[in-house]
Amino acid sequence: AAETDSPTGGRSGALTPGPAVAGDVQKIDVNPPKGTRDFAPEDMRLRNWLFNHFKEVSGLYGFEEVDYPVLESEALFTRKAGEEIKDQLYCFEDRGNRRVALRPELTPSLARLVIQKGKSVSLPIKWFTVGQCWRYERMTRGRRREHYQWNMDIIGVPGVMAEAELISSIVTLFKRIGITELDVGFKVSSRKVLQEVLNCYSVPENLFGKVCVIIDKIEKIPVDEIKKELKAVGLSQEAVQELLQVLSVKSLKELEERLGSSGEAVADLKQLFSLAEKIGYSKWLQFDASVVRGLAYYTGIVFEGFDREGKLRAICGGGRYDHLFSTFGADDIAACGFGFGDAVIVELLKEKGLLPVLNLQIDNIVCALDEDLQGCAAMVASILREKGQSVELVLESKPLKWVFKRAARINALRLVLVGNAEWQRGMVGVKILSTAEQYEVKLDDLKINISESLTL
Ligand SMILES: CC(=O)Nc1cnc2ccccc2c1
Repeated sequence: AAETDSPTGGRSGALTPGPAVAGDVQKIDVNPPKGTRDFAPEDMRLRNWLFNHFKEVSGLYGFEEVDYPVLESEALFTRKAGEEIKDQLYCFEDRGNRRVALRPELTPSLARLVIQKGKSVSLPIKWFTVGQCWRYERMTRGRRREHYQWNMDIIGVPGVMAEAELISSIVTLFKRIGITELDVGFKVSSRKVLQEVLNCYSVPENLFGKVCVIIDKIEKIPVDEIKKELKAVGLSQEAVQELLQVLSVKSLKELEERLGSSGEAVADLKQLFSLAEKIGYSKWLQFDASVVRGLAYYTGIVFEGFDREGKLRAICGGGRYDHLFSTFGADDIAACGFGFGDAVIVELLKEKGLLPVLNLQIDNIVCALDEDLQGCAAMVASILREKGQSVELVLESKPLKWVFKRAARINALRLVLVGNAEWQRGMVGVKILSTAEQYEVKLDDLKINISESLTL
């Protein structure tokens, strides 16, 4: 159905577009496209605060930053496993008649670049990025159509030390922003659990992805619907029953009793929990057989970060995907990674009262007291800037009252006044705005050691 929004998208905005203005120019809709956001300065400060933590943690773990185009060939995402991410692909045909898509996730781009780099990159590859991802949803659900994801991936390490390192990096991030294991936890399982059950019922490999995608909906749609969909892809009644039972297993011990201790699923999970113990974040983890995640390509350990109050959607999620590369026609290579969105975490920080107070901070506001001293004021500004001091230069002649108001709004530390009398004596006036103490500084001092004489 066509989008049925009012002409102005029916949303609030600074200016509610009214009748056409001068001539026939129609006033534009000042809101961003449906499902997308602007980042005004205060929003951008919070985003930069969060993304800087992402980048600093990535650096602590020795990951290198990479980036890819937001626009990718549609073929990268046309997996046939019934995933929601595929149904909501923001895809179109470009002017060159190419099928393209705004990326809904970052992992396929990573795989593409790893394959492109081939033998020229040494293993293990440890890459991270923070990138905008897109989906096209009927706005009836009013959900966002874009968000930013922090992704970390380790390529070329088959053992669960890789997953242990990835989860450790997320724990580090949480700690840095004030989140503790009392606020969030990680549900951990392995898709090898499903694999081992399906093997018992000789279900063909190619159905694995589809089955996982269906099972991932276990908490979103009625279990009868799950059963119906599983049978529709060809699973027997017994296989369906066994699958649903194994998903309700409550502990690793019980899982071992059910699957035996020789399987890889139990071995991987036991090793991961023991590593978590040694690294010191086992309080953050819990085994939960019902975690499968909704991406078809996971093959082993899967995990998701959740809020213990159960109010929010998953904060982050990830796992091992050892066969993604062969779906792109390349040799398979062991791989695992996670995605961490920029939306749910902010909701959690709000809930916990942990949003940081981030105010604009400027070292100096410089103002000429007379019209003909504008040039001198600009010179003072460049002296200060050359010394690495931030300067708000008042660009028009304004009454002092206006300058003080502006200084307060931009949170300036110092007011530097360029006045005729002082200038004649080679001086400028300086007022420390926090203490209102004021004094005169020789222009030469400004030139020579401004930072010392003016540093608080
Ligand atoms: C909570 C939220 O904004 N989720 C979200 C928003 N936009 C997306 C866009 C693409 C893929 C996943 C997405 C997920």
